[in-house]
Amino acid sequence: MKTIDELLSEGVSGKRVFVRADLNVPLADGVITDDGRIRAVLPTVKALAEAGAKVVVASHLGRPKGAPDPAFSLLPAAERLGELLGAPVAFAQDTVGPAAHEAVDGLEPGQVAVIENLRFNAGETSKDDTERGEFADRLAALADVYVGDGFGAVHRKHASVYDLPARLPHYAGYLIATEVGVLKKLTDDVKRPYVVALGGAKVSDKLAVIDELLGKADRLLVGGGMAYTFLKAQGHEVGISLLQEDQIPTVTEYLERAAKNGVELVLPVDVVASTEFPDLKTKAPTEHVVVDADRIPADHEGLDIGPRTRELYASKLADAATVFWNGPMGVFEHPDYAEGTKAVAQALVDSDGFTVVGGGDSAAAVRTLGFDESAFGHISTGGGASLEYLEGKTLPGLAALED
Ligand SMILES: Nc1ncnc2c1ncn2[C@@H]1O[C@H](COP(=O)(O)OP(=O)(O)O)[C@@H](O)[C@H]1O
Ligand SMILES: O=C(OP(=O)(O)O)[C@H](O)COP(=O)(O)O
Repeated sequence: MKTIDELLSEGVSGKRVFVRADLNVPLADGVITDDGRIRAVLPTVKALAEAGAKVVVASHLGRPKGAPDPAFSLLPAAERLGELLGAPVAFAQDTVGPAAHEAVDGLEPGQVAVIENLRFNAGETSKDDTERGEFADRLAALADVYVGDGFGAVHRKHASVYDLPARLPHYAGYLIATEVGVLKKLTDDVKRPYVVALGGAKVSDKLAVIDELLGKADRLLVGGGMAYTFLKAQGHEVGISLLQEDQIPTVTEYLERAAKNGVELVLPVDVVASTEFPDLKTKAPTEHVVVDADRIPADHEGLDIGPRTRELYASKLADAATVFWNGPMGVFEHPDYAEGTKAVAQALVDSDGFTVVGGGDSAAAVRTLGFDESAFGHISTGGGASLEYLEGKTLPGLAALED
């Protein structure tokens, strides 16, 4: 894999360099609540700009449906990037159309432009190679060189991640190099006990990862939205909690295999539940109850792990030599459901082991809940990406940078 340092030594002055970043930051009412992912790509953008490149930054944000949707505009991220760089950043209101070309054509060496959300175009995420390729061709027309630095999206076989680097000279940015360097430590020679904690809301994506983790981790702690499919598989009612009904047979097999392999698969023993999802904007106090995990009322949804589970998980993390954690334990954005995530974060802070937190929301949770980033071994910008890396999978966005 060629790195950005090689590109810089070859010279980039006056060249249009396309930086595929992951600026998929959490937003509340259009305001960025955590800018960690923007900060993470700064070294790459700065180095290129200082070397006189015309820097074209691109990213997805959220999961719009292949068409423009103002709720998912990258404009707030572009503005924040400008503030962090301390320099104006041009923003194009389309991705590969006239506005993008105008913004890129208007760049002087050392200047930066951000193009609109890549996922406003259906070609970005298409499963059809031709459709993706056509979109990649249009992206390629905006640049002379490609730098991959969106670590959080390298597990996606998307046009800007996978197809575009095949069309341009390509290099890995500083963030990707750092992330891969740290995660390698968890695959090459992991110190045991190795404990993995999984939560969050992208349940269908991340359940598959457990298949591989059952052969690698000593202990697996399951919380967040992921827990309820397991509880249901054990025969418990989960009310209106997040549930991946079609995955119940898979999860049942995981439970059996964990028992057979001697892997501790630990599930919540109690949960904090409510009849409605909290308002994350007003953060108005909610009615909620703590119930045993096998007693979730039919009209309630589990929104956090309960106090006994917090203690249990902290005890299961206490002797870990290595911890990987992805996915908040509850809806941490609301104070009524943040305690589970806080407890797991605190257990990592207290740990003497090597601790890695991965994922856009998990990293944001750690910071917004007031933890000091330096108390963790590594905070990765990618959740799904780091999990799939740990699985040993070939990640499309890394493979594309290889040759
Ligand atoms: N029990 C739950 N029910 C619904 N959503 C949940 C639950 N627990 C956590 N979440 C949500 O999961 C989201 C983060 O999930 P995910 O994107 O998978 O994590 P990451 O970005 O760290 O990889 C948060 O916005 C949080 O509110
Ligand atoms: O937020 C992300 O992943 P993560 O939640 O697993 O950290 C990445 O930006 C990828 O987004 P996607 O899961 O919509 O492809």
